[in-house]
Amino acid sequence: MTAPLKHSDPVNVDVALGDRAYDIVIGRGVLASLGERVARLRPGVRTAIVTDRTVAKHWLEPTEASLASAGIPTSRIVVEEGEISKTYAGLEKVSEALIAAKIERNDLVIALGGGVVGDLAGFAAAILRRGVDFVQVPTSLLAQVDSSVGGKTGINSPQGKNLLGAFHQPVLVIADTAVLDTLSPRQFRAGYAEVAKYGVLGDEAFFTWLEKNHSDIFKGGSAREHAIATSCRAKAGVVSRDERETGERALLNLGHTFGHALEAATGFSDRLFHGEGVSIGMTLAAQFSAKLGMIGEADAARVERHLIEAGLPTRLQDIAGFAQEGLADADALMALMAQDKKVKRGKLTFILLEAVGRAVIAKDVEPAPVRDFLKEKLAQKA
Ligand SMILES: NC(=O)c1ccc[n+]([C@@H]2O[C@H](COP(=O)([O-])OP(=O)(O)OC[C@H]3O[C@@H](n4cnc5c(N)ncnc54)[C@H](O)[C@@H]3O)[C@@H](O)[C@H]2O)c1
Ligand SMILES: O=C(O)C(=O)C[C@@H](O)[C@H](O)[C@H](O)COP(=O)(O)O
Ligand SMILES: [Zn+2]
Repeated sequence: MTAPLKHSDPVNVDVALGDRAYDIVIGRGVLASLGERVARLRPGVRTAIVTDRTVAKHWLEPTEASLASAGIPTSRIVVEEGEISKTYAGLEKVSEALIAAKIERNDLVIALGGGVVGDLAGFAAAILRRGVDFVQVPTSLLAQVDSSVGGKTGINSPQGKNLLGAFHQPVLVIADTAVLDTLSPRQFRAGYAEVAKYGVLGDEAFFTWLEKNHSDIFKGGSAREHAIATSCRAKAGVVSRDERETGERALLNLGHTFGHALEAATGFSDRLFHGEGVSIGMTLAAQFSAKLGMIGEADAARVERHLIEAGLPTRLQDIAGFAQEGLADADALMALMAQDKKVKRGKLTFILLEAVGRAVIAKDVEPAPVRDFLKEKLAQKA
């Protein structure tokens, strides 16, 4: 485990994808360098910034100012915050606005926001005039450690998460850790689930470091930058080896088969943010691995304990409104999981654990033990 970096050192992580390689620039204050970096990358470019209302309030002006200071023309497209925008309607709004702004093939779309804006704007860029490049300026912890990197873009269908989309890599990622200071504590915690995911799936030393230092990440400073850079390095490595998820990349889906089904079951609403679904899903994946005898109960308990310490939900009963409204039953959750993109010839694929820090891809998982496991979990007392 390398020593945490000093606050003031911006870090560059390279996503090595040949002629589509790009930099992730991480550090406090790096948003101010956006204009200069874009001008260097694309002299003479015009841009459209896609953002949401909350992010616009805090960060649109500094973003526009940086681009203006480099002489880059901008227009702005502001959507509603939350999953409500990661929809057909949201895509239509952004696409029509990009066309109205006359964004041409050589121009750039700039996604300024969390994972919702990144996925939505990235997908709109992927299909606009059959493909316009885009820059990610992630403003949530989740977006800085995960969604801004790797080129998965898309929207939800009422039938499931991210069911429409494209692989479309950004040409640059600017992750300014100072913008996280305006993020709500609940959203910060939700993003932290994806940070913990990198430890659980492939880096036991990082997980141990997180167990000791997670509260410093929430406070800010060098621990936050270290956690973001470590997560981005992990994701960049996987993506550069398996861009289109034909193998290893599926490991990044740890906790998501359960998590996405829970997000769909709660209507992609504020009852359960994506990161919270990942936290519950990752706990379930660890417990299911223990049930299959792949890890010990103590390992599963270790994963859950850390997520609880970070303030995250880990049980189905933790989902808002569970006591009043309940949740889909086990069969309904199984039906939602059947739409998972890892399903092959109707058979479920799960990411399970062989150890804390070592995830594996389990193909052809029989539905019966999963259904029984879910029934057990749904029956637990609140
Ligand atoms: N493409 C990928 O690889 C990938 C990876 C992980 C998650 N995702 C997707 O990302 C989405 C979740 O992303 P998210 O958690 O960032 O949600 P989000 O984009 O909805 O942002 C969370 C909330 O925080 C607000 N916000 C964002 N940055 C802020 C800031 N700096 N200050 C104040 N408020 C701020 C937003 O307005 C929003 O209300 C999900 O749709 C998920 O499917 C995609
Ligand atoms: O980048 C990936 O690959 C991931 O799986 C990262 C996940 O955190 C992310 O939520 C992703 O959008 C899920 O992908 P999906 O293919 O299951 O929609
Ligand atoms: Zn995720």
